[in-house]
Amino acid sequence: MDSGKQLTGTLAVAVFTATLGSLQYGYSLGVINAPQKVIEKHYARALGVGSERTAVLSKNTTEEDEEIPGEGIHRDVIMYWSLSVAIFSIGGMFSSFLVGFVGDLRGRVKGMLMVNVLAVVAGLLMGLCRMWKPHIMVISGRAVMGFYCGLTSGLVPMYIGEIAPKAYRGALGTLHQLAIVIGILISQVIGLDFVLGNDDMWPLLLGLSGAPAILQSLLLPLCPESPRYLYILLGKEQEAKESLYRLKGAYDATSDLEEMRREKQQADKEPRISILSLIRSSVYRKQLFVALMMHLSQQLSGINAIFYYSTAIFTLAGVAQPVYATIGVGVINTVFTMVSVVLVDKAGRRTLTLAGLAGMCFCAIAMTVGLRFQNDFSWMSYISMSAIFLFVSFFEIGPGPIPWFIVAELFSQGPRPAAIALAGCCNWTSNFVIGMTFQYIQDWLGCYVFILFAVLLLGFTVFTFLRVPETKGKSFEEISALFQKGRKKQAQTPKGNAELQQLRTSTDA
Ligand SMILES: OC[C@H]1O[C@](O)(CO)[C@@H](O)[C@@H]1O
Repeated sequence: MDSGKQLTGTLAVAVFTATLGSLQYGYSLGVINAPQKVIEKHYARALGVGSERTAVLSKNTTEEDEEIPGEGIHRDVIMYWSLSVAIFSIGGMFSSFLVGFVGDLRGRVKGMLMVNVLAVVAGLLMGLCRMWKPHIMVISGRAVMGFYCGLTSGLVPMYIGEIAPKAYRGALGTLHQLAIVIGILISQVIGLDFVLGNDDMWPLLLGLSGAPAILQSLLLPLCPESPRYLYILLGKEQEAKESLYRLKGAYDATSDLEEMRREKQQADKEPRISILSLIRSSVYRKQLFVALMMHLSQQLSGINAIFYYSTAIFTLAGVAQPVYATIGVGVINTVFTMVSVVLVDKAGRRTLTLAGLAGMCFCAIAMTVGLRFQNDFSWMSYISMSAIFLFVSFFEIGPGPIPWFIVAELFSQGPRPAAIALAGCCNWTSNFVIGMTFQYIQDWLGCYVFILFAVLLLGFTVFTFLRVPETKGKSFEEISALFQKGRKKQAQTPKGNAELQQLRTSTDA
């Protein structure tokens, strides 16, 4: 009989199917960048205004006041364009709160299946945008797609974290990020103007973001439900056992069942914990702080400043074909996420996060030096470019993939859905804030803008060193015990007892 540590075909199908949702998230993140000019032109046409200064002037001189000076784009076009970009994150910010509810309603697999309706609707709205007002159709489609991605960015790591054998939990968890970065890369390549990023094909380019949902809907019925959901939440031991056998092959499931039994006993004492009670509770404060800080460090590292503005940064650094350099960033991004898949269960989450954050901090300083002196020494632009590539590599080694799956590792079954929802919301909100403010911060700090991220990265490195424990190869019980030290005493105090009691009565997750 096998040890239960082997990777079976069913497990591979289940993980592949789940990560189709992550692929869609990555595609939607990246797809909007390359065809900006083309889409703006169509918005302008639909709005009856010019997208070029000359066009506006020749049409109606009174509209000149409505233009952004020096840019030649009508104010309304800019407004609708910015909304098309930003509404995606706003959708995600809201829906990430619902991850626990959707995951617990009918289970992880049915949850992923249900929300696919959103992705298909979003894809249709964008793909058919020329049939009505394209700006309204695209904005609606992006809002629905953002809402879908907020759910999927929580459901996928939750499902994978619960079905993965302990020995591969990190590698399989990292596949969520790998699918995100592959999605970004695909969108960069097919967004090139000679592929789909042109006047005729751009609605198809946007509409395709819903396509993986169709494939995923066909495959999800083949995926076993999470044994932890079946056993710990629903108390269905036999079904959980069958699910374990499907995922792990013929093996002795005694120790897995025993571990789930103990987790169930624990979960029965503290039924589903709501988001609000999780925030208020001092019982889970340490775990929650670590989870939120890890998501903040992912976004406040400045990674999306690089992604959203890399073409502009490469232009500044004097690169002749900045679009291809940006695709180069996408390739490096993908390669180093693959490196992380291989390393994460050997080197550990803590080590890789520390190495990644410290490396990014160093690169942010190098980028600043490069940008500051590029007019004095032409070779400085090579420093900035190398620093960008290295920055992205360090990100994907640890700070990119690890926060997504470590939240599922840090919490036991009771508070897990609420914790994933909060961490997801923190990620989406900080992503949105960076997207909205980076341009202004750049205007304010000029070539010193990455010093800000260097300082933040240093802070996150110190935090990780002091507070983030290693979770590699540990059972959920053992991980939870890491945070219990010093809490046992507290639970015995009247305040600690009262709080546990209050958590037990809270069921509105
Ligand atoms: O690969 C970079 C991408 O990864 C994410 O952090 C998600 O994990 C995105 O916000 C970012 O665009």
